Order: sequence, then structure tokens, then C-alpha cells
Amino acid sequence: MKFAKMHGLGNDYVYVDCFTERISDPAGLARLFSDRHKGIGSDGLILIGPSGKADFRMQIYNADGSVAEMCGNGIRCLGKYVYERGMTDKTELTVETLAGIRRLRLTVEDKTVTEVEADMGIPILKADKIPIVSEHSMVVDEPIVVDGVMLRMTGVSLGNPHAVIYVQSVRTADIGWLGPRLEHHGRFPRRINVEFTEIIDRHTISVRVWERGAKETLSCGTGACAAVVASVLNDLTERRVRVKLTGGDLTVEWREADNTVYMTGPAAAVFDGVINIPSAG
Ligand SMILES: N[C@H](CCC[C@H](N)C(=O)O)C(=O)O
Repeated sequence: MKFAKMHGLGNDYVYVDCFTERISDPAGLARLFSDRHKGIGSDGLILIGPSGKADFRMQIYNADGSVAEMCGNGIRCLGKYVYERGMTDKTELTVETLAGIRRLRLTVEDKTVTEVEADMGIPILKADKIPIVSEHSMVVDEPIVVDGVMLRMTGVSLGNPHAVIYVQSVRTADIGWLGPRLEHHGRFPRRINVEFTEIIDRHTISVRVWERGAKETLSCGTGACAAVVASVLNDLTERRVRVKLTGGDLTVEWREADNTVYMTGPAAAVFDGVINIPSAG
């Protein structure tokens, strides 16, 4: 099976073109491909295919094989992939995802996509829609106890669920201990992505992300968006923020005019490959 390896600020995925490849067990392939010793090595698998209501369709599977509704770094790489391989000549295109239809705007220099702006939709703040178990209709600066440790979280969905936790320093936050305990906490019926967020100033934040189904990643596009929305809700930043992630920076804006979040950043192609798929049975 042919694949492409790409990443958005170090958040790396295996991309398969489902216009030409047939995939029968995407969850199993996601686990196989993601294994950094026995497979290709990635944070998950992204399928690029046809859509009846958009230019393309994107399906995301985390490294553990679980389905994700949306992927910010992934959708930027999809834009680069389809343009540079001549699957479209549009620099403004639409992508169908489980979170809804998303619009991309590609910056092209010498036939190369150097930057992608993605509309990440209207943030979902109702607790039961994220979902987060809460007695309040929204989760803003709300306590949560994790194995005796009391934290405060703000819940945001970009189609996929996020809990934003503010810390003094992302460098010293105990992500390896807190991350899995939060991901599998009983208050998150569909598990959760966790953004450990440090406020630098009203226009800059640092974020490290423990991702649902992928452990800590070098970057998370939907996570960066969730952290900005939470920071505006808690009046910690303005609406346009530079988000500094381990793998690099994204620009995120939660525009008041249309209540939509926009994320802008790079996308990188690493290599194309062919992998032998163990026959079923
Ligand atoms: N782990 C996420 C999906 C990948 C999102 C992330 N890599 C991004 O760039 O948005 C979830 O299960 O919701």
C-alpha cells in the first residue's frame, strides 16, 4: 500500500489516498502504521477520499485506532497533499470531516504550499456537547480531581473534545502523570484531549498537549484552538493569539464577527513509501 508521511509542527501522520487505495480495517492499520518500531511511526492515520458535499473527505484515526472527529495539523497537510499532487488546482477548498465541512486557504509559492489557513468552525461550549460531565451548562475554570490532585479546567470542543488546564510552566507540568489520568477520567464520556497551557502575555501562550489516543504530541491544531478559546473565556488573552507548541508556533484567532476559529500554520511532507499489509485472516 502506498502512503505519504507528513507532519504539522511535528504532529505526524501517515496519509493514504483512498481514491486509489482500498482500506478494509482503518483502525487496525492506524495501530500498525503508528508503531514507531514495527510500523511506519506516526501519531495516527489520515485517509483522503472523495466527498459528496466538499472537495475532499478527511478521516482521522489516532495511533490507538480510535476515530477522531477533526485534526487541525492533519487538515493543513491534506491541503498541501492534494494541491501539490495535482488533485486540485484550487487554493481555497472544502474538506468534509466528522466535525463538519471545513474551509482551507492555501498560500502557494512556486507550486509549493507554504502555509495553510483553516476555518476550524464555531467552538462548542455546552458541557453535554463536548461532552464533559458537569452540573453547569458550560465548563469554565471548573474544578476536577485527579487521583487526589485538584485541577481547574475549561472545556471546549472543535468537533473533538478538549480540557484546557492552566499551569505556571508547561516545562515542569507533570504531563506524563496527569495526561493519561485525565484522558480516561470518568467525567469525559468520549475521553479527552488535554492542553496544559501557560499564559505568556495577552497575545502569546505556550501549550503542551496530551492527545486522546496518541499520548503527548509535539503539536495539536485543535488543541491550540481550544486553548485560545478557553483563554478568551477566562479573559487571559485577546482573541488573536500566537500559540507556542513544542513543535513550533501556530496563529489562532477566534473571530468575534462570525464566532469562528481560524488557525494558520505550516505543513510538511517528509517521504512517500510503500508498506506491505499483512493479509487478513
Ligand atoms: N487526538 C485527537 C485527534 C488529533 C487532533 C490533533 N492532532 C490536531 O492537530 O488537531 C482526538 O482524538 O480528538
